[in-house]
Amino acid sequence: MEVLKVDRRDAADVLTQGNAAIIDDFLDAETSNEFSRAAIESWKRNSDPGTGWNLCIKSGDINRRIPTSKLASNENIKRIFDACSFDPFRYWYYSCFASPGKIPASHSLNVHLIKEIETALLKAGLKEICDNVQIDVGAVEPRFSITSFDPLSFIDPHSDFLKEGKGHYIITVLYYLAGPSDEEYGGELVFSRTVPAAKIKPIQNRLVLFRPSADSIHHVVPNSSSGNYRLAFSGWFAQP
Ligand SMILES: O=C(O)CCC(=O)C(=O)O
Ligand SMILES: [Fe+2]
Repeated sequence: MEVLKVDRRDAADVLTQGNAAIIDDFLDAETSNEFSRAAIESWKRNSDPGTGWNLCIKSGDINRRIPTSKLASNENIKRIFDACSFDPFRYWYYSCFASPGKIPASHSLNVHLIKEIETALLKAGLKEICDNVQIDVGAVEPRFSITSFDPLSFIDPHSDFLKEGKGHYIITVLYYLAGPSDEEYGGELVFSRTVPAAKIKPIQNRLVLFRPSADSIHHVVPNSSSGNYRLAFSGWFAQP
């Protein structure tokens, strides 16, 4: 697998060849700034009840989503989490889910924002890219959220590839809303199977697409900067 920086009209070819596509400046600057601002505002209020923000952790027997409004202190959770360091696939990040059907009013703003970003991406060329790789966006299930990575956050290497069948992911869509400004702070998305490993900076208005396969192994480096947000619209179109 290769990771290629391309123009949106070449993205479908890149995906068809089993590679990942990076497309910068995907939305117009004004729309991108608006989404970025809204996501930052939402994350700043993540400790308010009912905002939809959860801490998602997996480590050993722990596999939980904890509403951030209920997190008194990360320290205790971190101790339990670290005790399970033998697990080869662990993660610690924050996610704001769109869960249609059971949305408290206070959370509907985020659900709305997630849908708005999905719609804007499709209109700006994602629909055409999907058409060109024979993905019918009208027939797939969008499973998107907004994620946040703080200095404790990371995701171990994984592929996003699930066995064919009901519910598997047919394309991964990552659209960065905000990222650490400085190289030294981390937060990169890394594809480790490429030679050399491809390190993708989470730059605002950057879209990353790939079709999950056994080869698409990637991980997220901790964002060591507490002063910089690392926010992404993140998820998949899945086979319903
Ligand atoms: O945020 C990213 O850059 C990647 C996230 C990811 O790999 C995932 O959620 O599966
Ligand atoms: Fe992933």
